Amino acid sequence: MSASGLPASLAGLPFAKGHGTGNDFVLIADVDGSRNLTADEVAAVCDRHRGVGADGFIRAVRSEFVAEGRALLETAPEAEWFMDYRNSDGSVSEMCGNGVRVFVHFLLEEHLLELGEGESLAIGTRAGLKTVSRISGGYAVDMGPWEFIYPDHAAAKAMDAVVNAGGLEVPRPGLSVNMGNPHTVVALAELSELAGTNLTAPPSVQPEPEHGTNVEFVVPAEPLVEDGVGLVTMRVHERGVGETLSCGTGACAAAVAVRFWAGAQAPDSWAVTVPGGVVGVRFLAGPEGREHVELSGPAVLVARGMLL
Ligand SMILES: N[C@@H](CCC[C@H](N)C(=O)O)C(=O)O
Repeated sequence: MSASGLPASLAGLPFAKGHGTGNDFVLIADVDGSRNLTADEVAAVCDRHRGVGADGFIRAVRSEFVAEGRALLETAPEAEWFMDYRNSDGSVSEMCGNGVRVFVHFLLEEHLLELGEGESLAIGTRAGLKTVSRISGGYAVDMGPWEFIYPDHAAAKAMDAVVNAGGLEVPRPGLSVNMGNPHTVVALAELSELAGTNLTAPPSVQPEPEHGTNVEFVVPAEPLVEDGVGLVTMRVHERGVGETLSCGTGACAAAVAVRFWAGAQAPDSWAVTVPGGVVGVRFLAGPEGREHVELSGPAVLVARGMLL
């Protein structure tokens, strides 16, 4: 332990702090794969009282130095960079939608990458390759195809889980969606009910996906569609973190679920309002014939520093 209270192994490590719609991250550049932090080190850095404080920790590492990255390089040699994403408790997650935008922005600001507006690049993640495009005001990410976690139940009943949280009078039905990482989406009728839901403790989810789940509570707007865009308001309790101001994969799962519930007339473009802002979600035909989800939103860096 160093005098700062952080693990001595971290002293001198340069970092940046950034966020996407208030979902905040500590980022480091680990060009040669030599700074792989332990779960305890990540949790110490992300501690909001004794560390830098963040919802998640992102290590930008060249794909060749990570086993999952090397596997991706076999079919996508252009995927030079890998996003090693951890939740604030140190646990590993497959994917982070806000994080991957901030990740690319960080690489640009660190001069490790060049990407003009309108240009795209492939990023390696534990949920496979993600194509990130620089657009006006931020980044758009092809998140790949969405899936139901329990396809038979979901297709038949439109609900496949029972969810409870503080502040709800009765448990609610949920729909389990895989966006590379697991999500359970719960519809509420009123914004006042959404505001009254207590997310200081993890919601209970039955059955819970094998590796846990992120839980999104959503209120579809009335009317649902304005100028061809579907409107949803959402709060999220993230696996390995707690309530956050935004969750990109969660916004995609929310749009998947509300569009599914709305049926054939539902649009392909969505605006998802979260406590930290608004992100865009679009459904597009993927090259392999499956439907893909595109997430768009801002990414900013707010600080650079060095751990003591
Ligand atoms: N905030 C992220 C999701 C981060 C990972 C999540 N907590 C998990 O454990 O799957 C996002 O923007 O997608």
